[in-house]
Amino acid sequence: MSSQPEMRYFSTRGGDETLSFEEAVLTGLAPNGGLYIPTHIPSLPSDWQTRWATLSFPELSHEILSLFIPTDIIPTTDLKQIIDASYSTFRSPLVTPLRQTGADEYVMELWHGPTWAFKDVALQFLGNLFAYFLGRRNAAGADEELTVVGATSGDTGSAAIYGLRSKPSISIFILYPDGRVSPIQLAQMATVPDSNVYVVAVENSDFDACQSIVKTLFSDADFNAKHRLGAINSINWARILAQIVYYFSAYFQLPSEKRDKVQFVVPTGNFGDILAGWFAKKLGLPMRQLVVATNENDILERFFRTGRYAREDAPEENGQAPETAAVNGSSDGQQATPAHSAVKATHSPAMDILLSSNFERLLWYLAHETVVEAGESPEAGRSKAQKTLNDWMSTLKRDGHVDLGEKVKAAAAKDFWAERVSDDETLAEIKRYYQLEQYGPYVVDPHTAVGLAAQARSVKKSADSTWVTLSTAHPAKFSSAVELALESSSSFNFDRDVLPEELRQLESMEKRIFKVQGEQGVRDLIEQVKRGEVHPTKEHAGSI
Ligand SMILES: Cc1ncc(COP(=O)(O)O)c(C=O)c1O
Ligand SMILES: N[C@@H](CCOP(=O)(O)O)C(=O)O
Repeated sequence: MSSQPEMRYFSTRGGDETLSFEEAVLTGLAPNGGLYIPTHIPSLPSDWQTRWATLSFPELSHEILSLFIPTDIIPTTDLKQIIDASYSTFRSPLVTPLRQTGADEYVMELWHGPTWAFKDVALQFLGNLFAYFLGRRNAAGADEELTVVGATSGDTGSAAIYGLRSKPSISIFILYPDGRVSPIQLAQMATVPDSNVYVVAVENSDFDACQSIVKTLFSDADFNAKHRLGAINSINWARILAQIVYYFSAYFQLPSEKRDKVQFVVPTGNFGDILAGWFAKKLGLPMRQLVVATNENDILERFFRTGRYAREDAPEENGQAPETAAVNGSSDGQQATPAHSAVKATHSPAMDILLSSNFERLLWYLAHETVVEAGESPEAGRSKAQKTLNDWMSTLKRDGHVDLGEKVKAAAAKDFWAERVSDDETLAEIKRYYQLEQYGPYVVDPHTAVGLAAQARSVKKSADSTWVTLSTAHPAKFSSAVELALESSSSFNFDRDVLPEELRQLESMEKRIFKVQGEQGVRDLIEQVKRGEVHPTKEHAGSI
């Protein structure tokens, strides 16, 4: 392999400082509110298409991850061990197998890990990575503890808990919007008995509010330093990195004549999964475009169509920006604890997100591309892009919307297009896949159905492509939408046809949650736990 420049990471929002992979992973979110991105996109080895074609998923993962993780940060044997341990928990030997659903149509099943959702692919790895870094530091005489604080709309929470449960020197607080996750998602989180796990219901909130609380705590230098916060959401670069691997895996699983014309369709919320696909493309994985599939929370679809990034689609009145229903502001243009939520509750609740964290990473690259095209060198362009991004984020925070302009929209359109899928279409798609003749019946979850409905529309726009839609969760996690879609199919029985025994058992197990109000409630809980006044036992937590 040709020698590459040293890989470091810097914040999308400015500052000359660069961090090592270890520092970027342990810091999670940059102190200035930005997200870490690599100093350069590495080159693939010239023989990757032949040499990687027969590798197992862990072997492929090692090849790709080591492009971003120097061996002085994690030696080769250690990285291999971390990766092997992370994927030994998966039920499929392929880890992320493809299933054919049409002549040129495939679904990549990403839910063969411990919590039956795609988040396991990255969070099994991130849990082992945190444990490795902390173990190494503490063995060398440090006395470090990590307080992981994350937000979930249902799937990240359980995958993070399963990735971090019982890991030494780590406690984990998962915030979810009370009443807005499915019963099985809640049971997966709240039945984990380990003493380092705290499941926190934030009352009167939505995912954006929970995510905003997390970011506000990270940006509070005193609180962050006192508790050494760690991030498990896709703001953490390691999440994106681990997800790049399955795009390569899908490529190699396809028949060779279909590989180079692949289009990936990605059910999208926080923009992490599809951003991983975009990094795969930038690395050099042949693909056409990436299709952003959103539910009725369609801020991204509106951006790709109009170039305007606007939290709400409401017309402005009297020159006023649309109401963002704010109570507490935060550093990133998001708002905490909405009095009434702009985020719609849909049949694909894990994607009920308006302000997608990872979109900021893409925006930095788009800003960078436009300044470089205007004549700046890539190096000088870096700080210009950071400044532009800061301006955009400030405008978004102030006005609730920002116009990114035709150039940025055109730059984005080279790699993406977007489709918005309604709730009715989502249910119809679940039904259609159940009724597939040659390749069915196939029961899909509502998030996958959003992707498949977007794929069905996209097929008409791009002839002769190979379609791979990412299946992001197992249907058992979303019984109400699946049962609603298939209630008229007399042959269908959810318990018999869909529900795995392991998830069925959760119903009868003891569950523990902590209910809190807003950011202050989260702060108080963490402080009380750290002072030893509260334990994750049923006496302190509410039972449900
Ligand atoms: C089942 C499911 N599908 C899709 C998504 C959207 O993925 P991303 O947030 O990476 O865009 C999520 C949550 O993030 C999810 O849990
Ligand atoms: N859909 C997610 C929301 C959090 O996204 P993340 O990928 O940034 O962790 C969930 O299920 O929690």
